[in-house]
Amino acid sequence: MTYRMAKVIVDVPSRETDRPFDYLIPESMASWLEIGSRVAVPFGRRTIQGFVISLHEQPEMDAARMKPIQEMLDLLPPLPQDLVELASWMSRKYACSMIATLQAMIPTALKGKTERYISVADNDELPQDEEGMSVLPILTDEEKQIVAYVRASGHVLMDHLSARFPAYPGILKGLLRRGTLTESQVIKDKVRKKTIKSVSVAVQGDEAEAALSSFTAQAKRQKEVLEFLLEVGIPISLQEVLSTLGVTAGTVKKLAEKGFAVIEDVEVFRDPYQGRHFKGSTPLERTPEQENVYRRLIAALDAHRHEVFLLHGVTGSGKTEVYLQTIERCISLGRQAIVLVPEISLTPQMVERFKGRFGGKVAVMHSRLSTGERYDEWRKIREGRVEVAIGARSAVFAPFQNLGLIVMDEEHETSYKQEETPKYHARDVAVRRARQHGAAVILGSATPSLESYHAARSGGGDRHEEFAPVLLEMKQRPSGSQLPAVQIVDMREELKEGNRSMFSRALHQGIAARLERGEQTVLFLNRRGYSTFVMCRTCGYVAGCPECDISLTYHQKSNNLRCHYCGYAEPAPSVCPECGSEHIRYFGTGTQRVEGELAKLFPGIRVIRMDVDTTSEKGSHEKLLQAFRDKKGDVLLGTQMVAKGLDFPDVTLVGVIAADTALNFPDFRAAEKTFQLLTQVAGRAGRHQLPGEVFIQTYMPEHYSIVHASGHDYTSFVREELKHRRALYYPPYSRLILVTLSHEKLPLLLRMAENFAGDLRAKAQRLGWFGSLDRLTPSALDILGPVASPIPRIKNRYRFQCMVKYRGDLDAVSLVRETAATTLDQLKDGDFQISIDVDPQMLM
Ligand SMILES: Nc1ncnc2c1ncn2[C@@H]1O[C@H](COP(=O)(O)OP(=O)(O)OP(=O)(O)O)[C@@H](O)[C@H]1O
Ligand SMILES: [Zn+2]
Ligand SMILES: [Zn+2]
Repeated sequence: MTYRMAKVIVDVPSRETDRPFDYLIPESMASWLEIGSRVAVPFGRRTIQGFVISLHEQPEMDAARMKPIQEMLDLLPPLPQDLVELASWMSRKYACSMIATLQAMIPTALKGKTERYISVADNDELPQDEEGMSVLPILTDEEKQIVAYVRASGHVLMDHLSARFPAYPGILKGLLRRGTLTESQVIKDKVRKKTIKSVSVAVQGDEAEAALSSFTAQAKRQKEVLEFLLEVGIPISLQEVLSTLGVTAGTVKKLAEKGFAVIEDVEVFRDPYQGRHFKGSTPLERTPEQENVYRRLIAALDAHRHEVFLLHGVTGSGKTEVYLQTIERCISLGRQAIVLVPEISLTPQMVERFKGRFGGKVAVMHSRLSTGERYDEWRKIREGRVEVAIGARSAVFAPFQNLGLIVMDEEHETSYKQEETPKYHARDVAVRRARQHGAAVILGSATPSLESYHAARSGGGDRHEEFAPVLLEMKQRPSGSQLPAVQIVDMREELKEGNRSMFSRALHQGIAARLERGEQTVLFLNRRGYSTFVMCRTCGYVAGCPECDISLTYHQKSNNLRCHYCGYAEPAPSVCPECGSEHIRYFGTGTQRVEGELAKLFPGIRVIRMDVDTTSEKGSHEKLLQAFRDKKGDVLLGTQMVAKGLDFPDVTLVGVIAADTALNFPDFRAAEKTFQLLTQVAGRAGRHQLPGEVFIQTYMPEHYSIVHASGHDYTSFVREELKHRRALYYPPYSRLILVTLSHEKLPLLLRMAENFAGDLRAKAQRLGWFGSLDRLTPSALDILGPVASPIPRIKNRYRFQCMVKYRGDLDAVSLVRETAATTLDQLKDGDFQISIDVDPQMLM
């Protein structure tokens, strides 16, 4: 079938252009273009980038009035068709533009001007059979001709290749799809491809014989090189020639000068884990609990059935081992797997476990990788060179063709929600994507989110849920080790007894005992509520940002004050700007203060501090953890980062400095987050032979989140928390949409916010969404606000918000989106903005 017209989503971020535009498909592109192809199209007077979202046989309007697609930017479309479908679902669900969702799915490297090159893929990157041998595809004569040409040229500019073989686009495409040839892109200024010097032989058959007999006795080494090259038959890295034969580069150069060999720069994949050795691992014998869970999981896989599982397993219960074995099954069925982990637990330890089990079949997608590295990892997935992708949130878009399984570890983590547009939640996207592929989903956690847990318990009967996971549980640790004993320490009592230190006496003694025994301690501090600010002790003045309504943060290194929202900076004052007092105090970050105190109390103590300051450099996070593992530190001190997934045998003490700092936040999830954190942190102690001990210091010792965390009692916590949620109709007993309106002029903004809320209310009224429907839900939809946002001003823009609370089976998103559009139209002012956050996680 030949297509003559394509619908294209153009890369213009405006409301007016958020729809497909029609373009003619030039003859030369007809057999190349696919849904998901990235193209350059004329738009107004410019040429811009766009994505093909559908193909049509006949133009819908007069072809003479339509413009043709100018250029095709990739050979294989960067987005397989299922992702294009997913994008349109996302744009509806999260009320954002189609182009924003499409852009979120492709690597940054593809966002610039590109040049495309074709080269022959390395053998070890070809698909492998069971014994690990490369499967050399059987080529037709035409294919051989192209491959030979490409091989001889090293890497060929695509335009050059298609000019040379104009009749073969289909064949070329097949070779790319099967991984015989590989496509790479040079993005001007953004990513430069990495090259190595490669040597290949330039003579064949009789010519080669003649060449071999032409060498004089002095040129013995050159002859050796030529013999070697003929034997190898494919281009080989210069380095390898030198090290194998023990010759110098000069020898090879001479050979090239004689025209017998060619030396050239060849592009290689960047491997962020190059040179790192991963200790191989084999599947462990499953415990009875693991066995039950595993059976249930592979039943879905084997049946090619879309099913969602919530794996609730206590810390250290062997969830990761279950993931590994289920993935292995998935791969053996010829399908691929995605593993999602929160960014901060994408530690070397985690990567090691997957690389150790699956070796080169794993691509890692990490935000700390360079643009080029990320692009190369992505390409391995797109070209079918790997079977497993592990990464943070956005790895849910890994362009696998035949997805069998998506694992989401620590499914309760808030970092799965993207806070910028598109404001998606990776959990919902994962479920949706798995459904498209008939794939299974495992949501794993020791402390599942209330939404997932409730959905599993109610079997999706609560009409707020989009899916109902099957609950699987693991309550024991395979090591037989017990969950550590947790003690709550009431800091009010400490103060009464005259202890003003941030360490209780119990924790103090605990650390001292560990130092003596050569064991290790993890100290945890909740980052929230501990920002560093400057306060005058005389008049109470707090340094704030002149553009945002938020206090400035003190940065010790540069000795200045900075705003985290707009980047404003000023030098730190030495006297109070209000009253002139010298008693102006800098409150260092929580971690810095704890570090200082530790040094005072335990002279000579070796503290490894892990926070935003010490981990800003690439790889520093890993280095610090490795140092701790090598026992170069007595104490690992940090924020959220130390709470996740770490598994160190000699850690026998965990201390939480102040457990309740987040409890007073105006966030209905405050108790849930506190419980999750405490449970995770407590799970770090005594995971191996040595028994563990945990101290939780708090000013609110009777708070249920703290009490139940200390008892490792998820079920009781959930029961109590659900009561609170139900009383206030918060999720999981409703769904939320947070609408934030902003403008520089306060009175105008206020009026527009009132208009918006009024309009929305009227529309909902007409649909009959107001008024009590049953006793449990007072109203199917409720609009709270407008009120000033918790941060009422950012970058000189005032902010007002409305919270829409609604019954999950209503399409409130469309209503809000429509209303926002009308409101924006009322004020034709580019400065006026309305942002819509569906299922918000951050209410600040
Ligand atoms: N079947 C098994 N037999 C023996 N040891 C096992 C088994 N399964 C897992 N383990 C070991 O138990 C420890 C904890 O397992 P794992 O890290 O998989 O648990 P987890 O539930 O993912 O932990 P967390 O949620 O705390 O990160 C690891 O050291 C792992 O090697
Ligand atoms: Zn003052
Ligand atoms: Zn600011």
